[in-house]
Amino acid sequence: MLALSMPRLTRSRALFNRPSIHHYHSPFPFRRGLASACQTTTARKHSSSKPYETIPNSPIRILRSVEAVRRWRRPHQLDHRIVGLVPTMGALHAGHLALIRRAAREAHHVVVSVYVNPAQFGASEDLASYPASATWRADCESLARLDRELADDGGNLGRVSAVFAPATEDMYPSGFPGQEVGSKGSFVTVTPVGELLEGKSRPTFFRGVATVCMKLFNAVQPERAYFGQKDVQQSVVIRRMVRDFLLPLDLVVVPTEREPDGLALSSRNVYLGPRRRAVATVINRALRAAEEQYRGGALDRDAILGAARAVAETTLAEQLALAPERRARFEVDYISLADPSSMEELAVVDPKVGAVLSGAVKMLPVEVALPGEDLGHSGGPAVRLIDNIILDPRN
Ligand SMILES: Nc1ncnc2c1ncn2[C@@H]1O[C@H](COP(=O)(O)OP(=O)(O)OP(=O)(O)O)[C@@H](O)[C@H]1O
Ligand SMILES: CC(C)(CO)[C@@H](O)C(=O)[O-]
Ligand code: BAL
Repeated sequence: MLALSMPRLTRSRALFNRPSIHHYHSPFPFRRGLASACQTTTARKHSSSKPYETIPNSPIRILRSVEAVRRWRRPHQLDHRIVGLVPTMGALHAGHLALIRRAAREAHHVVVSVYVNPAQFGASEDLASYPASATWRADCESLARLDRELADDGGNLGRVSAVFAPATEDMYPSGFPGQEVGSKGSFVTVTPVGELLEGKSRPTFFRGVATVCMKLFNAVQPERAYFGQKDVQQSVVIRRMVRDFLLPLDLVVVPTEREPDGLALSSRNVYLGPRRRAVATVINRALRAAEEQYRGGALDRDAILGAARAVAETTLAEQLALAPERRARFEVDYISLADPSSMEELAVVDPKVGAVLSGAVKMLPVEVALPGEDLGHSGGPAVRLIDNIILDPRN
């Protein structure tokens, strides 16, 4: 496919003039009630004059099956159009939109996949409460708004052409294999990188991510796929998978979008509530303190990570000194200084190569809630937050 992916870089608005009907059903089977409340023109679904389902007020196609995405894809392959895929699990925020904006600059057609992949959630993780189960309508509205913005910007090659929202029966045609470490089924595993750091704490996570990305790549057949720097280890795992399985696509990693106080945008931030949200900056502050050491000339692990640990310890001590109805506690899972292509821990940074500083903290549930306090989505369960900073090579 790479040989075919060198087309003329032409812009064509005409490509987006498609007949359409609009539907708003949730892609999530367990949200059928909400989904039907959101439908606008379901009755016309089988109208022969308007055979396409689109996001309302937009030309964006909604493709709900592998067969539908393949049918949509075929003519673009023949036309040598570049297709860029942005895989997401919905609950779209400005981080996702940054990926889509980047894809629109480099691809004639951007496909955004919205699929909450059960295989990457551990059996005791938050699959049931994952925010995207309630955001399909808002996600469609964000995509339609962004698409209008992209259309007005002459610097783009393409726009959002389709949202791919498959069902689990379609993505796992032999049956969903389960979320257990010992589950049997067809999986893609990428080791050792997938066993380190996030993989140590979430033993089925990268198996689930690599497996679903392989499926998404096979279904959509993009020339380019866009991932966020926020999930740095995920991008390293997928890059390794693309290389080792000879997949004909380019991976693009897009910088992390942050709140003004440094917190990386993340769908799971909605679980925090204001009290824990204020303390959640600890991970970014800790990593920035470590980065400062490197920028000041340090190469040694203890010197660099010591600064990050000091920030985490001070912040925790400050919180523990407060009354239970005021404080927010957290546990540091890891703070890592690793090689950028293997994610193996480093004792000393090679300044010609640089390194990845990364960390994960678990924000614990509040111990004592104040009357009427907003504890966050789903009552404020424990929330795992990750972040990272790239230490660029220096001469
Ligand atoms: N703040 C961000 N900046 C840039 N890209 C991001 C950001 N947050 C997520 N992404 C990227 O968006 C893609 C889809 O991520 P996903 O749907 O899991 O959202 P998320 O915010 O990372 O969710 P979660 O809170 O579950 O980790 C991934 O490639 C991810 O790295
Ligand atoms: C890449 C991904 C969409 C696969 O489900 C997910 O891990 C994510 O959203 O980062
Ligand atoms: N952004 C990665 C998806 C996950 O944590 O499940």
